[in-house]
Amino acid sequence: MDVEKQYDLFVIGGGSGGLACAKQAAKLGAKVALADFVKPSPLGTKWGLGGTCVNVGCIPKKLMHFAATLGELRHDQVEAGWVDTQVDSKHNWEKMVENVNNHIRKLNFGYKNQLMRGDVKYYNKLAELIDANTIKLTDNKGQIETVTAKNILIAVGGRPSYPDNIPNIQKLVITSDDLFWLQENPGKTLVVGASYVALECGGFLHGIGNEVAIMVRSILLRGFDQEIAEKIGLYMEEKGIRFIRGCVPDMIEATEDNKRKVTWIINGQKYEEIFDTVLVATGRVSDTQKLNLEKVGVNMNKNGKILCSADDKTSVPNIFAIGDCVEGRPELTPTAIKCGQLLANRLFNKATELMSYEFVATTVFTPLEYGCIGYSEEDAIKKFGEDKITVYHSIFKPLEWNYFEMHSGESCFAKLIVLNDNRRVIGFHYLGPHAGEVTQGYAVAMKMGVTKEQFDSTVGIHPTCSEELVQVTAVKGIDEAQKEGC
Ligand SMILES: Cc1cc2nc3c(=O)[nH]c(=O)nc-3n(C[C@H](O)[C@H](O)[C@H](O)COP(=O)(O)OP(=O)(O)OC[C@H]3O[C@@H](n4cnc5c(N)ncnc54)[C@H](O)[C@@H]3O)c2cc1C
Ligand SMILES: NC(=O)c1ccc[n+]([C@@H]2O[C@H](COP(=O)([O-])OP(=O)(O)OC[C@H]3O[C@@H](n4cnc5c(N)ncnc54)[C@H](O)[C@@H]3O)[C@@H](O)[C@H]2O)c1
Repeated sequence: MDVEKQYDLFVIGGGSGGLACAKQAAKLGAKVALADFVKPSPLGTKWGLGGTCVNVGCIPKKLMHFAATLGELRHDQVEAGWVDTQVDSKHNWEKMVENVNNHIRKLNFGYKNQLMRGDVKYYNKLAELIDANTIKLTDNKGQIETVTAKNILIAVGGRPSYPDNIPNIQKLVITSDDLFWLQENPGKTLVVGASYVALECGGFLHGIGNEVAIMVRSILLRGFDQEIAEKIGLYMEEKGIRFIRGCVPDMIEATEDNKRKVTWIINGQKYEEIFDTVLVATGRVSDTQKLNLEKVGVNMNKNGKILCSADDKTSVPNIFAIGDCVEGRPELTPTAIKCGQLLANRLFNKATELMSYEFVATTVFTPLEYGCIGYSEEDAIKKFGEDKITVYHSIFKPLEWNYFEMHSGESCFAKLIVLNDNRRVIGFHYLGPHAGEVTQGYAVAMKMGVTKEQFDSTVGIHPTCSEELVQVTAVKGIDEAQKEGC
């Protein structure tokens, strides 16, 4: 006989995906509980409810990126006639961190309130599965209780991973879990890695006045359009960030004055240099190790990512998984949120809609921001063939940059990739100011199947950067409009 379960849904993980699913399920009348427990980072940083995005991801990153862009505006202000601006004024790290951390604390508190008001039972406890319906909860004093649920959602996200070739690495470096909560400016910093986290963090650290070097093992922004990735690198280099390419740290040691001596080898030649801080941004691993998933029968890949079907079901029918801990899904906050809401609708509102990962827009918040939707040029060629696509582009400068001397050598870039047979725009790329704001609206059009001709027939807003996207010209392939002599 089936014993009554305490909850209709138990959510493990109070980050973007878990919170969204719990709140939506409770709104639909389900009896819901959520456990969120943060293991401190090696530096001891411990944060509140909200997961990666709120505590150590999107939110502090965007605020620090904003702080860095404000620094650049000092020069523009002087050229625009502001008289008391000092172009060489210094940045106060402690003040920024205090304000950012206070904002995060407010968000943590807000999420707790939302759960309470939404009638979701919140456990600030570490969860682990005992069987497919029973969860063991342990608090920070080691007290244990068990609860039961009909359905379980695993939304445990991920934590930074460390290169495995350096002895004692966790004591010698910091990760993005530490950076946003550091009480002191990290000083001269070596960033290891070359994707979102490395380029964004390296970018804002330099923007607020730090000396920064970025160590790149192979290419910048793997998976993104490489023409644009290289333009981002070039722009950052021109601003004064050093790129050390084609290597990884061979050794990291603490010096007597607690700095970091880093050794690396390029083409057989050994280099060494002292940094105040080494930030590793070499990818993330899923937080699934201690959930007892294997014993319960949930299948994972060798990196601990959970294998799910399109309806977010794991290999155990009443256990679901969403967000960063799932194999093959984009690691982005809005995808985790949407996925969680849709899952709640399917479980408790008889809905059938599945998450669509087609044309998900994203932005990399590098000093010059990069927004993109759909295929990179490389992926479009691989999937459709070089003769089946046309690439359009525009090199441009925002009006303000032409007017201000300090931007004289800089330029922005836009690229559209179009399928020749139906003229559908399958790749959208914008490198320029406010990329997130520019890109979001175009994502609606791309989801609706917009064609190049519809872009062309749209009247631009002048003078903006966004208008460049409705007037790009063909550089590779056949421009149908030109062929027809339009
Ligand atoms: C530096 C950085 C910047 C980023 N910037 C952006 C950005 O600008 N835009 C964007 O869209 N995305 C960004 N991301 C990615 C985004 O933060 C993640 O994709 C998103 O937070 C994933 O949500 P999630 O719900 O899957 O997991 P998470 O938000 O990681 O939440 C998981 C939660 O589960 C808890 N947990 C784990 N195990 C247990 C357990 N056993 N018991 C109880 N609780 C547990 C964790 O402590 C955590 O609180 C960034 C990521 C990083 C690292
Ligand atoms: N703006 C945003 O939306 C945003 C920002 C940050 C992160 N994120 C999400 O977080 C995810 C994780 O980002 P990430 O940058 O941490 O990881 P990633 O997995 O995307 O990139 C890891 C980088 O580290 C390098 N690397 C790996 N092992 C290395 C080693 N041993 N030595 C030197 N280099 C090594 C890789 O070549 C790569 O450049 C992303 O996939 C993204 O979805 C999103």
